[in-house]
Amino acid sequence: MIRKPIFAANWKMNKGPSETEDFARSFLSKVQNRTFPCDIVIAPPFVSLSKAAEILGNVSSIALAAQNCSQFDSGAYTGEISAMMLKEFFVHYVILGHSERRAIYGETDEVINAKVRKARELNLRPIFCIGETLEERNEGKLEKVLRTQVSEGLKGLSERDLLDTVIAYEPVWAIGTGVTATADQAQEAHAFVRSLVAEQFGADPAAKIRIQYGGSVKPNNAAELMACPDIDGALIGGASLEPQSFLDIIQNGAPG
Ligand SMILES: O=C(CO)COP(=O)(O)O
Repeated sequence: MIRKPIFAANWKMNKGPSETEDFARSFLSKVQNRTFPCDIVIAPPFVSLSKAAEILGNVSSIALAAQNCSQFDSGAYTGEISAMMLKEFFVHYVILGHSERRAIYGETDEVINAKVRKARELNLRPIFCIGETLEERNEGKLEKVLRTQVSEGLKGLSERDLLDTVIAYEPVWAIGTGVTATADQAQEAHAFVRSLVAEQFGADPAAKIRIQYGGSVKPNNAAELMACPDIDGALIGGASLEPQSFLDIIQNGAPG
């Protein structure tokens, strides 16, 4: 297998420490002593990372992610969390450039690129999110939007850093709406994103980089989406909040 699939739970602003503990204990009871043909990642809110690390930190099949980090090292940035701080919580991945950060908090491609670079400097693996709005898709701007997001967001990365990055293609119109991209739509966008990576970094890294799909992934659509040749796992919001539902997506999407 050239690319190991990666299934990541993005809990967004859900589950404080006590709910995280309940999830983690339940999920652990279902997965312990099992091996999976994929990487499993859980991204709780910052304040729940410590609890998640306490319960899941030593489980080799599971890694923790943060949902954001600062582009700065330290200092007068009220409300921010640095990449360095995250490392104390056994965090290995960080979600960056999510459409909610772009749309609600005004994060630009430039800021996201600075965060991606900072994460790599600290040896965290970015889960770098891209995706078009429905309006952009309907206006025929899909390729233009993805081209800008990829070229600006990944600017200046070395090949090594690129290969430690995961791209998540999340069409904004599919996030939290229950409307998924069809397998054909998703595959087409993923193949295009891979071609953009090839233009920017070369064919070899493009063949190796993992590109996840995100947007209303559920247990009943995971198999069809994950069967597409350029889809290497999923970034899951709502359906990752229940341990069994998250596990069903993993099992249906990465049978083995
Ligand atoms: O934004 C997402 C994951 O980052 C997708 O969310 P949903 O799975 O709830 O659509």
